[in-house]
Amino acid sequence: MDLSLAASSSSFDLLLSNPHKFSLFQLNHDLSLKSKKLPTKSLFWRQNHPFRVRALNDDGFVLEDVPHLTDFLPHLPSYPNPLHHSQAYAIVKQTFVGPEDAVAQNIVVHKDSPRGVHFRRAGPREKVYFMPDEVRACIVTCGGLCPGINTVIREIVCGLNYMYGVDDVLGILGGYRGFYSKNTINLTPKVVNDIHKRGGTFLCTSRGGHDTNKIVDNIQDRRINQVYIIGGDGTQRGAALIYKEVEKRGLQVAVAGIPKTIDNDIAVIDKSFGFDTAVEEAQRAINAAHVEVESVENGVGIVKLMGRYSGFIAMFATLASRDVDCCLIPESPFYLEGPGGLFEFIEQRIKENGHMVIVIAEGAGQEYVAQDMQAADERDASGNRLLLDVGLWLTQEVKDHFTKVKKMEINMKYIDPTYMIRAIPSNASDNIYCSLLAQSAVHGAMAGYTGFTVGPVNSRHAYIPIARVTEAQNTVKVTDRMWARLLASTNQPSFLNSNEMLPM
Ligand SMILES: Nc1ncnc2c1ncn2[C@@H]1O[C@H](COP(=O)(O)OP(=O)(O)OP(=O)(O)O)[C@@H](O)[C@H]1O
Ligand SMILES: O=P(O)(O)OC[C@H]1O[C@](O)(CO)[C@@H](O)[C@@H]1O
Ligand SMILES: [Mg+2]
Repeated sequence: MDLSLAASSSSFDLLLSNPHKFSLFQLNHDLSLKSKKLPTKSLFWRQNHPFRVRALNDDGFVLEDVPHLTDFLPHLPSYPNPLHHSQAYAIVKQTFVGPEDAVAQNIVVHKDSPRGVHFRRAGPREKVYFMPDEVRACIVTCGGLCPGINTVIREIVCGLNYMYGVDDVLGILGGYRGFYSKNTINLTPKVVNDIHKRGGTFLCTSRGGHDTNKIVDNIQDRRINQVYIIGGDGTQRGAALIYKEVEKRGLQVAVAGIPKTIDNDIAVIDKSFGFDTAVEEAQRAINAAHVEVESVENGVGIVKLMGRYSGFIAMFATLASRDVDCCLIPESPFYLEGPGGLFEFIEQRIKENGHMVIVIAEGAGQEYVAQDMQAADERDASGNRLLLDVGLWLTQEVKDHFTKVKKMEINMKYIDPTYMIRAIPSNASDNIYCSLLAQSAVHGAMAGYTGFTVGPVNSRHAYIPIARVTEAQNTVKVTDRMWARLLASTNQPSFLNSNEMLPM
């Protein structure tokens, strides 16, 4: 709960707020409190909060807003949006997004509940805060690969050029460190024309190497005034620091984050780009495992898929395939031995069907592998924990159990398609999604918004404060219906007898 005070001659106004509700009271000199109606369209900034929250009226409507360049450069001139004269938008009924348009975070509501949290709707605005020929934009890609990065790069370059007449776009090579250690390349619609057909990132990427001061020095030295940053949760944290430093230095630089993660672990947004493509590609590995194990006696297939802390790829690939008997994810602890354990389930499925397929997310069961291997806690250059190979570990455990304990021959097939599901070009629907993300980012930066991440919230693209997408990771909620749907489809154990787990 936050508290703000506004003094008047005879009383204080007291504003109490939590994420969902603002209440206004009059605090009189005799310390009595009187509830007051919030003036419609009043504006309150929440104190001590990483992003700006404002209440527009008293029905519980909350806008979690993104910064604007005029917050720290109040005299910045604005210009009519060139889209006023765009042929493409000529017959569009409402070309520009209104200043009061917002996207609701929750669309399933109770009749009498407060209207809740909203984000600014993405899209073109009546006014822009950059003259097209003054814009020098740059694009950088950081973190792991993901299908669709090249489409986003292409569409930022083309969107800036075709919609706003901007022709000065620089590619920063090799992630954040590229700002201060590498030369840039010029990106034109011609240069990026075909890149969406390739996997990977045309600009290359890296982990580690984020040095805020060096990066902003470089932005300043190169006279860059729009920065498009494509990357996951770590990258977005870095983007927030860049925006803060830009604000501190009072630079007219818009910082726009485009969320990228194969793991779908970014909060607030519906889904990250490339995720559908990855799930589709994972089907090929699962199919192969299934074909292999149903062609032999006592076949057990294990497919390891990506997912560091979030098991979305494994969960959706399992749900899509219907050939998977058991899906193991980091969010749902499992155990091997005893009643309700994995070994018992494998035995039962082999007896019933002669074969079975397990999909395991790479982040599942890490504690067991660490215990067996006595491995050190190793980290990558960005500080992410390096995972141990749970697929190989499980393969060995299952083999040992059936041959040594059960004296039963099994035919084990282990498939590890890890990088294959993310090093491919995006599919058709991800390509469309990437184009929308890129165009929304371009509209936002041209309109002077900064320190924002763009993404779909309940299918509508919105500008979300960066802190909002980095404060927590998106994980599979095993208490939600989706996980129950998976359990109902595989009929696997829920492993809820966690007191039977392997010794920790
Ligand atoms: N807390 C942070 N502050 C500043 N920069 C960060 C922070 N965390 C990560 N970064 C920088 O962001 C970049 C990418 O981070 P990271 O390797 O964690 O990947 P990511 O963006 O989370 O993507 P993914 O995990 O999906 O591959 C790196 O250059 C790293 O230095
Ligand atoms: O490219 P690297 O550093 O091997 O990263 C692999 C990790 O990146 C991710 O794909 C996230 O981007 C994780 O699923 C995986 O653990
Ligand atoms: Mg990450």
